Amino acid sequence: MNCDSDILAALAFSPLPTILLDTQADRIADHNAEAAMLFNTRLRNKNLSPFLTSAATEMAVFLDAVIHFGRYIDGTLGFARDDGSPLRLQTYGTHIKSSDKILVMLGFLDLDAQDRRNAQAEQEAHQRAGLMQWQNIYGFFREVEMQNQLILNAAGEGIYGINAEGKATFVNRAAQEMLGWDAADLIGRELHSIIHHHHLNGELFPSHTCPIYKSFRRDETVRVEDDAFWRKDGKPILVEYVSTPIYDHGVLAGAVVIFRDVTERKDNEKKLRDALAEVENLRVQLEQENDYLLTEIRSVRSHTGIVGRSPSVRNLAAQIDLVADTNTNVLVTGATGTGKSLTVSAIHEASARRKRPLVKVNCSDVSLDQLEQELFGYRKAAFRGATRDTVGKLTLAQNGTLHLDEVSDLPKAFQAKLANVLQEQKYRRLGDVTDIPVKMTIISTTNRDLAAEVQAGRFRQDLFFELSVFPMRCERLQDRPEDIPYLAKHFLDATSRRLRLPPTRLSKANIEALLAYPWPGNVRELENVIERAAILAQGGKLKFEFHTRAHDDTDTGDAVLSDADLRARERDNLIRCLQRSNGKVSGSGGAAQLLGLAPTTVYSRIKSFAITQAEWDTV
Ligand SMILES: Nc1ncnc2c1ncn2[C@@H]1O[C@H](COP(=O)(O)OP(=O)(O)OP(=O)(O)O)[C@@H](O)[C@H]1O
Repeated sequence: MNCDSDILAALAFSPLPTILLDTQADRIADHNAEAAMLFNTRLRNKNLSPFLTSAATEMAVFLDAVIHFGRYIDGTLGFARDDGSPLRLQTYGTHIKSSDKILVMLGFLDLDAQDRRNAQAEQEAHQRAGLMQWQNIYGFFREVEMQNQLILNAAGEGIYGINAEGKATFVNRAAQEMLGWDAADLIGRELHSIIHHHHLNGELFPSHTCPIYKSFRRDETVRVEDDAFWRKDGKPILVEYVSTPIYDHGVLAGAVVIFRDVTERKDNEKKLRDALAEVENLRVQLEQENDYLLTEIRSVRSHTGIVGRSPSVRNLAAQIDLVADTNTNVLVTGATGTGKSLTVSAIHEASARRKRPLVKVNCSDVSLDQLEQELFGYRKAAFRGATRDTVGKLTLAQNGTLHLDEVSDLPKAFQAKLANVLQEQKYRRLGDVTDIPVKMTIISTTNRDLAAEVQAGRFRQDLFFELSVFPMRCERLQDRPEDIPYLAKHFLDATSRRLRLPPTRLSKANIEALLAYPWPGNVRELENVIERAAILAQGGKLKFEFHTRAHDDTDTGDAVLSDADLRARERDNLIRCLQRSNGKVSGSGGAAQLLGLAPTTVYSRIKSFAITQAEWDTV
């Protein structure tokens, strides 16, 4: 290379620190800026040897090689900076042809700097590779998140997330549809106060009692099957949900709630439960109706028809036909055994209600509690001993007939309740919360003068009016003797048929004997006398046994007895009867059988005549 302007340009533009060395003078003829920076000083016109740490001979050998080969490289020559600090250099020598001087261009590669550059490049490459990897991971997670979003949104269950403060972090599509809220309306807001603020019954639902918050506090998954969330339109939906707390590096991050709208299912469940309860109720009712009807059929065996030709029986039959066409409440009065219960059956059978039950309630000698339970029925656990739901007789008699027997004996407290039921036209089972409408006809019977009972203050007037819309009367048998032969024949035939006895006929003398007797027990007594005589006769002659003497020696003959006299005689008779039965009232040999009366009637008479044990227990 010629030492001219080309050389100087090459020197200036060389990327390496480069010097131009006059070898013979050991003088640096020129250098570029990089060389000054490398040696940390300006080098022009300075000797090279102060910067050389290798032996001068090594440098001489190197320069010879450069001059000889034109170019030479060495990595072993040592140099130092101006301040003496060593440099690790690779030296590139180029011989520059010159006419008068031996010039050599020395370029230096700073090996330390190169190492540093390499290390940095390596680090940068490493960082670049890390960034790429991070971008890949980021992309992967974005992908996963997108897929998760797709899955969350495709799920049929409502899913939402809340952070540890209870604020919504995400709400999937199903949840938005079920709740009527957009996710944008909910994200970042406290969800409990928006969708879970009240219980279904309208009570406030404080967040500290909310199971979702509990799942936070107790670090447990909570499952709730019966709760309500509130929609944007203010309507509740019944939900079941699972709340699972979520943790981020061991720190509570919030919870994920997965819920399902079970409104329809709960609705159907309730309908099913109601239907099953209804079926069960009907089953019990039917069972009880059946039981009741069986006993009724047994007890009304003889109520096949009303026998008799007397004007009062004809009148009774006409009234039965008349009243049977209506649903009017009827009051049948008359002495014991005159056919009041038979009349009730006849009205029921002739009415449109005949396919529904005729339900009898005995109102005498029963407590208020018993009557309430019997008529109204009760729910299980309404009181001690109420072990199952029971329908009352008012329910059994729905659309049928309710027979209140011995109605005058109803306890006063119950009269008030019954009057109320009839006025309100509804009642309630004991322990129940719903009312049942009353739709039935009530036929009451009594052997007392109910109007007189009202006068005496023993019977409520309002109830009397309710029950006696259509009053009827069964006359005493002694006031319609023309019926006696018909009735006697009717009972004789019926008994013979029923007990398969040889046929027996009533003689004229028999009829006369029957007509001569006063029949204090009325038709029931006649029925008993005939039945007993038929059994004893066994197809032979009928012989009657009367319990009260027809013609007593002490009788007053033709004298007319006052009502007080009659009652006194009736009382004496009852005491005698109790003496004979030794105080026994019902069953065989009891006072009721001897008198031809129902045991309940005998009990109520003992009570009304105020007969004490001392009076009959003479032993
Ligand atoms: N006219 C009649 N025809 C046929 N049987 C009758 C007649 N009257 C009453 N009987 C019969 O006499 C008996 C007593 O009648 P029932 O029980 O109806 O009287 P009651 O007035 O209701 O008596 P109590 O007040 O004591 O309850 C029954 O067996 C009934 O069938």
